[in-house]
Parts: sequence; structure tokens; C-alpha cells
Amino acid sequence: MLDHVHCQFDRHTAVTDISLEIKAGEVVCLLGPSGCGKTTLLRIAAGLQVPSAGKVFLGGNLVSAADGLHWPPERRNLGLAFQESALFPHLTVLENVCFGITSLPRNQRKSHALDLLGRLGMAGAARAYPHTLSGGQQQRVALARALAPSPHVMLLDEPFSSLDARLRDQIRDDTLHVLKELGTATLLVTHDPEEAMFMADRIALMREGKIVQTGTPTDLYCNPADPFVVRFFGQVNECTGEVHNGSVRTPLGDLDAHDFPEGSTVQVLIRPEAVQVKPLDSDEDDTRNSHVLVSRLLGSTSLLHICAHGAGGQEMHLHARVPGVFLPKEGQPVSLGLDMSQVFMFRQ
Ligand SMILES: Nc1ncnc2c1ncn2[C@@H]1O[C@H](COP(=O)(O)OP(=O)(O)OP(=O)(O)O)[C@@H](O)[C@H]1O
Repeated sequence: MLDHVHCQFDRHTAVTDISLEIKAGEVVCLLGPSGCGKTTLLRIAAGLQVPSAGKVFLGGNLVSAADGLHWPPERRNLGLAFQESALFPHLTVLENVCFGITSLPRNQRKSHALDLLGRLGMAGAARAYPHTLSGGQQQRVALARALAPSPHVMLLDEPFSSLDARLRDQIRDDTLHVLKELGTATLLVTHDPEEAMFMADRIALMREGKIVQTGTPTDLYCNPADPFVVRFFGQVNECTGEVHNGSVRTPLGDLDAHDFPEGSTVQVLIRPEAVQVKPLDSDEDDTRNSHVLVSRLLGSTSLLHICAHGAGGQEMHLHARVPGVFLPKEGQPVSLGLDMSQVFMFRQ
């Protein structure tokens, strides 16, 4: 647990007043753009970096405090895995995984290591040497090695980012199941919102050394605290408008804005999946209608670029994401609706 942690490098403040608790069996993701302080926090939890202020507790023990108390990493009962985790080249896969296990009698270490390798799909490579394995296989072994001593806490820093997309999905999936089966408290650093949503019970989204919002993936996606949170989870359509008679006028219609003061300027963020597109008959064709500019199939969804025309004459280029194959031709007139659960308004 991090309690009001602060870290300063010379004059640069890397993280400010961070408090975060992780329960046994919980996966918490530190998510944020490059340089926001994620790795610094993970290093503080690991004991690789001394915080300038605040406290760190692990398994009920105070392990770091501003009065100089500092437990080194090897005393903290942690599992650590990084983007490129180096295995011991002169040891076999099995010997690598057995290396850190000290809590079990010798005759049980091998079966425990083999069990973990099996859960991560690597039992068949137990006798191989690391240099004969692919990057993805080495990363699985590194995860098994980190888990082998049954640590209280697993600290993972972008452990999947060096893998190609398909392999990454598989290893993420296997890792999540192993962490959940073992009930390990896990802190995972990532800059990838999809990875955070896949792995996390809770996400702490960071910006410039601070936590902007903490909550379940659903909390952050469906109840974002500010525009930064909305934008971090994917491209959004944005417009602004003034509140008149409790509503704000947009090219997609007048939206209820009773929660904002009359006359205030409101920023409207519309996720592409919130835009509902209905083709109009060609004979309803009219330059005042919204119409399709480009359609592209992206796999499980289709992305439509649309020129939206509002009742007040406003025009907006927007993106709509529609499930399945839906590819209206260029120029197709459409009417537009909105799923308001994916539309967010903030006062400017
Ligand atoms: N040892 C250090 N000395 C000086 N500045 C540092 C040190 N470590 C990190 N920083 C600075 O602290 C800030 C946070 O860095 P950190 O590595 O924690 O960010 P991050 O969110 O993990 O970024 P990335 O995703 O790019 O790894 C950055 O501005 C970085 O330059």
C-alpha cells in the first residue's frame, strides 16, 4: 500500500501525494501516458527507489518511510517482471524458475516450478536453455520465475509490451488466470488502456505525477472524471456549445444541459460508439442531411466518417463506430442518434 507517496528528482517532481491500496487477489493497473510517473511508483513499491515523502506498507509491514526506514527489495517478498526480463543464461528454464524458491523443501521445488510453467504453457520447455526460446516464451518463463516464490505482491512493468499482438493477448490471458488462481496482489504498469481494462480489477489513471481517477474499468469508462480520462480510452468526437434554456446545441441535436449554469460553455465529448447511424432513402437526399464521407471495416466493427449537419446550420466531421459489417457508400444520407451513456459533458 502506498500512503501519500511523493518522489522528487533534483528539482523535478515525478510523483505527488499518491495513495493506493491493493488487496490480496486484486490486479490494479497504473495507467497513463509516458513520463507520468508509473515506473517511479512501481520502483518505490519494489524498494528500488526511495520516496522523498510518504510511507509504503507491504503485507502489513511498514517497509519505507520518510524517517529513513527502507527495506531492500529482497526483504519485501515481491515478484518482479519487466518489459525485457533477463533470465539466467547458464540455467535451464526449470532451474531459472526454481532459483528463487526458498520456502519449500527441496523435493517440492521442482514440482511447484513445473506446475507454474504448465499454467503458463511452458512445461514442455523445462529443460531448454533461455537462448533457444522465443521472446514470448522467455517472457512466460520470467513470469513463472517471478511467481515461483509465492510473493505477497507481484509488480509488473509493461511485461507484455515487447510481444507481438497475438502472442500478447494469449500471454496476458494466461497471466491473468494464474494471478487470479494464486490470489496474488498485483500492481501492473501499462500505457495501454485496452490492456488495463483486460487485466485490471481497478485502474489508477495517472497524469503528470498524480492520480486523476481510480476505479473499476467500468467506472473510468462510463463515469470519467474529466476530458483527459475520456480521451485516454480512445478517440472521441468533440464540440463545444453554450447552455441556453437548459440545453446545448450540437450538430447532433440539442442535448440536455440542466446541470450546467445558463450561459456557460460546455465541452461535449461523444464516443464513436455513441453515434447511431440510420441510412435515409435516396429520395430524401438533401444537402442539409448528414451524410457519409468514408466507411471502413475494422474487423468486428465498422468506422464511418460522417459529415453531420445540425438544425442550427453547424457542421461537424465525426466518427461513428458500428458493430459488424456496415459500410454505407460515400454520400449516403443518414440520420444520426446518440446513446447518451457514452456522451460526456464538462464545463469549460
Ligand atoms: N532517476 C531519475 N532521475 C531523474 N528523473 C527521473 C528519474 N526517473 C524518472 N525520472 C523522471 O520522472 C518522471 C516520471 O518517470 P517514470 O519513468 O516514472 O514515468 P512513466 O510513466 O513510467 O513513463 P514511461 O511509460 O515512459 O516509462 C519523468 O519525467 C522522468 O524523466
